[in-house]
Amino acid sequence: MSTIVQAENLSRFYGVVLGLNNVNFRIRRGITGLVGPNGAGKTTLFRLLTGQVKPSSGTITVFGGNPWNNPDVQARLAYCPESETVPAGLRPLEWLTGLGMISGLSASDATKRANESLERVKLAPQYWKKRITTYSKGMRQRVKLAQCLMHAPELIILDEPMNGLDPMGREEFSQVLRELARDGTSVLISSHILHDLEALCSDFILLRWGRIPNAANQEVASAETRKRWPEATTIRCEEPEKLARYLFDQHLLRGCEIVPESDTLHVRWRDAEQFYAGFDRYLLESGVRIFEVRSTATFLEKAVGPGPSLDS
Ligand SMILES: Nc1ncnc2c1ncn2[C@@H]1O[C@H](COP(=O)(O)OP(=O)(O)OP(=O)(O)O)[C@@H](O)[C@H]1O
Repeated sequence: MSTIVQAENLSRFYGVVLGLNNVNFRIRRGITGLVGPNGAGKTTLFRLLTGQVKPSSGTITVFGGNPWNNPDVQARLAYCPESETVPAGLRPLEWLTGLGMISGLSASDATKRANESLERVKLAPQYWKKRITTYSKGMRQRVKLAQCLMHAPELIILDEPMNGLDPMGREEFSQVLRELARDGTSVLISSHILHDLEALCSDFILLRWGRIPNAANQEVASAETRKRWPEATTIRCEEPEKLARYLFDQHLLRGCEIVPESDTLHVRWRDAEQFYAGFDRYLLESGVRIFEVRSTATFLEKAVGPGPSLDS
């Protein structure tokens, strides 16, 4: 896969405050996850990528060019910040059409492009002419993404686009991104929801205190080296002891811990592959009523390590 972004000895300081400190990385086509605790330097990296700030030292190239003050490079990018950017009183179809026209498209071309963008993000057409004020968080995120797609960028940069979405909403949003990547649009996405990112991304950049932690973590971050299934799982259920006994009898457990007051069982697998290959059968056969199954101790969590407020 070809490299679209390359950073060499890249640093950005804000006065004496360290934003990004001497990092080297490359981003290939596809979907890349950007992971790090608060203050790790993710937004700084986005600003450098999109040419909003200049490196203090080192270089960053995007599609082979320097993004700073370079409209040719910037035209090939789209940036979707974490904050709400779409005026709530507007309707998405007219909003996107208006933006297209401001950018120089004719009214009919702008409407066509707006339709295509809203279709791509799978926003149901009955909402296209409704006010964004009436939208759920997930629908607003889709409008933001549709706005990014209006100029058919080659790389979309998304800052925490899944914040506040429920698991179903996150999966649907992920599916939209997979389809974009399949059709040739690369994605760089930051998220604190690490297992979603693991399922979505083929590559990762791990940041911590403005640095990329170490060579070992970079190795962990490559998709080829990571394990497919989490080694640990948290299961909330009606009878955690009965479930633990059943899983033990199936020779699935390496270890477990029961938290009776929250009806929770923390499990470490002998062979996670074996459990996940037949998890529906195992859980049914156990005869225990299951409320929630959540993966824990993902490779990303281990790689990034505990941070000031790294949620998972
Ligand atoms: N404009 C600025 N002026 C001074 N310091 C800044 C500025 N922008 C960022 N910083 C500092 O640079 C460091 C990295 O911040 P950055 O916003 O890039 O991190 P982040 O990973 O995006 O954090 P978060 O997840 O909280 O958004 C922090 O210590 C931050 O305080």
